[in-house]
Amino acid sequence: QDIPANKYGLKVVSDLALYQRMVAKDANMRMVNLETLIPGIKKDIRYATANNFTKQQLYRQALVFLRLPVAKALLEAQRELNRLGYGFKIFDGYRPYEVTEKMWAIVPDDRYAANPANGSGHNRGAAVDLTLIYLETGKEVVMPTDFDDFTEKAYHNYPLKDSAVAANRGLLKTIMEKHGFTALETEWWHYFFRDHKKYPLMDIRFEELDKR
Ligand SMILES: C[C@@H](N)C(=O)N[C@H](C)C(=O)O
Ligand SMILES: [Zn+2]
Repeated sequence: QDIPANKYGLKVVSDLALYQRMVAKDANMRMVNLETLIPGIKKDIRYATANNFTKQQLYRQALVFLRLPVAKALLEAQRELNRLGYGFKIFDGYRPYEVTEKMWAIVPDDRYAANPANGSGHNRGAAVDLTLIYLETGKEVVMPTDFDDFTEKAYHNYPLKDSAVAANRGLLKTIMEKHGFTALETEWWHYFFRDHKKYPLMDIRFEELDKR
């Protein structure tokens, strides 16, 4: 498929018809609304509110889309977590490219936000931001920092005095790695799915993807 290049020379799919043709050719390209695969999955989509580091509402809908194989891997990981008494809470999945541009304008530091000249794993529907909750109470486990805390305390190698918090961070990493995800060293909440670069960057809004 011929994907047009943007001002950085990056191929970004911004046309719904093109995306649909790609899905028709390869079902693994489909962006799945996570709730259809994991009904009741807990979410805290701060980018659909002004309560995020940009202080702007970036999404009109509090939805999570991921490519089909990524969503399926997350379902398997969630099943395993459930057996241990935990579940996931999702902060973000697929993120339209235009949102990455807005984030970069505020935090131009690629330890914490993707440079639009490269694009983000989120723009590919192949990265997810998430934490753990206790199944019984629905409450989040204590992690080293809040989501999108752009300090060294959010690094995986940050030495933690509290062994329970270290165990929580470690459990999330162990489960995610077992199911095909790789951690971002500077953000405990961010995971890439395997071969994420094989999924093209996209700039299509949730409203378009969610049309039946
Ligand atoms: C902004 C933060 N939640 C995040 O996802 N950062 C990575 C580096 C990204 O933008 O891809
Ligand atoms: Zn992320």
